[in-house]
Amino acid sequence: MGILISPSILNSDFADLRGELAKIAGADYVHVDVMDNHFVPNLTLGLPVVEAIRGASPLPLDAHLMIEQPDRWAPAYAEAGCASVTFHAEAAAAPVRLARELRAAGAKAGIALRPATAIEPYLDLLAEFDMVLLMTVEPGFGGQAFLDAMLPKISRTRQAVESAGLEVRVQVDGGISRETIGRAAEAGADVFVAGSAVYKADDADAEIQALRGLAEQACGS
Ligand SMILES: O=C(CO)[C@H](O)[C@H](O)COP(=O)(O)O
Ligand SMILES: [Co+2]
Repeated sequence: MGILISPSILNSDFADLRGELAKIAGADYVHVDVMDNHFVPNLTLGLPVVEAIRGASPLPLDAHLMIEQPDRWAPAYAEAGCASVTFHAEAAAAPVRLARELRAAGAKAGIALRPATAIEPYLDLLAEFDMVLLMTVEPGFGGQAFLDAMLPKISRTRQAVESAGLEVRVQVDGGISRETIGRAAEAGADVFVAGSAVYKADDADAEIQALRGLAEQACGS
């Protein structure tokens, strides 16, 4: 299905979001980290800012909801025009019902797992989702080190998707850089969130293309 790069604006300059969004014009998505200070110990932004970002960038939005009660809040992100809405399995009361609601609202539905959450209970439900987001750091902050211990989970998820004949994306989020993206791609990830790697680079767009090239090289596409 091809490699997708989804830069996270978490560590960008929030005082100049329009300028920060313009730097990543060559990306496939804008990854927007919504944190509520309950599901994770950090507070970022919510619907009004997501709506503003949608108006300020032509790129599709990839919303990563690190919030309690996603069953109650996630559909509004689909209605606000996010192309993809991902909620955490640990927080959702009824993940299948919520995924169906997101799809009915016209968004792709993603399910995210913290590093310590196993993928196995969700393997029979893969057809209900467009994407599985495997966290490769503890959610809450940018700039953390990639957890190599997540590589087998990425492989098991990819194998399950393939053996079921599904077209479910496997997204990795946290610590993705030139140093780590190849390992994640080899393991089977095909959507890569990169925050600090992109926004710390002198040329964000060149960094996106470098990451894309390394991922393509690693998975032979
Ligand atoms: O979901 C996240 C944190 O919870 C962010 O998307 C992620 O950490 C991106 O930042 P970086 O590439 O710097 O790790
Ligand atoms: Co994220």
